[in-house]
Amino acid sequence: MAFKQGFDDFRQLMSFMKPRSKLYYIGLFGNSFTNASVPILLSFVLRYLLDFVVNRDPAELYRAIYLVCGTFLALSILSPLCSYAYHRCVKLTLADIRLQLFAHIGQLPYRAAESRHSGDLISRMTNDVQTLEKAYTEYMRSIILEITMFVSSIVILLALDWRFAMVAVGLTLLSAWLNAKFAGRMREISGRLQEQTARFTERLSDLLTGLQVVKLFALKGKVGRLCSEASESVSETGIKQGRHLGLQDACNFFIEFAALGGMLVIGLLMVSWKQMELGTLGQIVQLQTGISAVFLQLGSAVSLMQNSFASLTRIREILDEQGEPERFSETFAAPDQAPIAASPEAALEFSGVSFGYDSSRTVLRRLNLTVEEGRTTALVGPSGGGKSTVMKLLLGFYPPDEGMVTIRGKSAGHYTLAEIRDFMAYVPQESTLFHGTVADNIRFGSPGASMEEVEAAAKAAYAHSFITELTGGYDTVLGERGVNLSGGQRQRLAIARALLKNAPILLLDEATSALDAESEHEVQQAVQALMRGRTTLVIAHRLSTVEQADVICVIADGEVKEKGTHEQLLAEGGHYAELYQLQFRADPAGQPA
Ligand SMILES: Nc1ncnc2c1ncn2[C@@H]1O[C@H](COP(=O)(O)OP(=O)(O)OP(=O)(O)O)[C@@H](O)[C@H]1O
Repeated sequence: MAFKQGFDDFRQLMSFMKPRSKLYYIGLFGNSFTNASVPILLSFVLRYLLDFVVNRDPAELYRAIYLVCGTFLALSILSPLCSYAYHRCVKLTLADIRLQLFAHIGQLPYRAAESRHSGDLISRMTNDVQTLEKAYTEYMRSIILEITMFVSSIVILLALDWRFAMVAVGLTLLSAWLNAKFAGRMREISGRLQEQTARFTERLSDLLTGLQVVKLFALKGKVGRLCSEASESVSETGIKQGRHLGLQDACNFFIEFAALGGMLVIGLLMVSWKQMELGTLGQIVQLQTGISAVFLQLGSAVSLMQNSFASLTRIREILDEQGEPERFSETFAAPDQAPIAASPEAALEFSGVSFGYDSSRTVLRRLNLTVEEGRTTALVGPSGGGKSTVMKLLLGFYPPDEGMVTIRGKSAGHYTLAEIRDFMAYVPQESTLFHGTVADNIRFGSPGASMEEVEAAAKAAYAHSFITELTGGYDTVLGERGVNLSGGQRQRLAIARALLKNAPILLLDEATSALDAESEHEVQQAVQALMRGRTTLVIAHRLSTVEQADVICVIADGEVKEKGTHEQLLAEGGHYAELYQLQFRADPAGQPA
């Protein structure tokens, strides 16, 4: 079972090497064979020298000299060349794995990506990938080298004295059985160690992303404690791993010395009984030293390889996860639901859509919502009512559980997810900026856009003037998540990006509540520019910002509770009027005349 698992792991490890496996194997075997040949050749050198000492035959001395020169040449030319070849293959393969992981994480369904901590994914892409390097280099080389040395030593031993060869084979089988037992346990410890390393990266990532909150609420002690607990469990398991390796080494040492000592005593007795030449005994002892090293090196290489296999499992877990489908189904009608028909004049439509993030709780309940072409529809309502969820469904982050989402008269399932996202420009509450220049960040909206187009978008988004005031202008490199810009500036860059995308449908999750009055005014102007001539669905947190909307929908408990213009809804005196009065009392200055 353990062997089968080991073989499967090995096959998977090598599958990443496929595009360059020939060069890798040539380099690895070449390097291992060259290094394995040294002790074998030296055993012959020892034998010739001892024979020369006993028999005084100069031919024996010359043989020894030729062999030493040949060994030196092989080691100094072949070994480095082969080493370079396989190390190059390994570095390229690790880069491939990182890229594969990166691309696959980008393709994971939103639900799958959301359910994992970013620290865990980072740990898999860094620690786990790095752990594979040793498997491809050190451990593989050690395994091949030791097996080569073992086989060639046994063949020569057989030629010299079959009885010694049989003893060596027997002891090796005993050592293999013992080491397989250790490897099984090592696999378990290594898996735990990688998991704990990932937990530590998660805590670290929490600390860095939440640094402001940590400082503000004096959470350094609490977060630091969580980090140190995670770090302690990593080191505890690391120590356990070390103890396990030490015990394994002790067993292997015992076999090694028992074998060597036994052979030496018996060999010396045979020499004294004239049943063996001294040179032959010297060579046997030299070969047995190599075989003994096999117990030790091979055992620990196989054990340490379990570390890499545990990492491989974690990498495969991500790569084997099903990616996002190209498109969702056309309809998700419930059995008791009448067939759904899309209204052709609607830009966006939800017909009887139900949805829950998990089966235990329904967030949207047979929701019906129409966003008409070229008009602005605002979603308002209490926190947790389902407004953002509506947008997530529109953007194809999740499929509905029931009902149908329609885009421009056709079911969303009619389009690929990429087409749906092409139709829409989305400005979230928290603008995401990437490391890169200001221009690059705006250009994400349309990667082929010229500098003039980027500037035009920035001007329309009321961002041009603050950009030109930055020391590098459009070439200013933004810090992580745009930390060197204010909230309003980040928002305007996101709006410029959306303008550049020039998509027919605009989804806007309003963020003006977090901005000061001056920034809000500028962002509002930018938003107005963005909305012009577009079908817009806007989530409004401040009702004063959506009074001009063509239709306002109040969403609460996953349903549209009210629908109409600002005046109509005020006149109705329902939820909207109540919310409006609440906000008016809280912020009379925000109330337009
Ligand atoms: N990823 C998620 N996993 C599980 N539940 C979620 C997730 N996102 C949102 N929810 C839950 O779904 C419900 C609706 O959330 P949603 O974000 O759509 O509300 P909202 O009306 O946009 O609220 P707000 O105005 O505060 O942004 C909430 O109860 C929320 O806890």
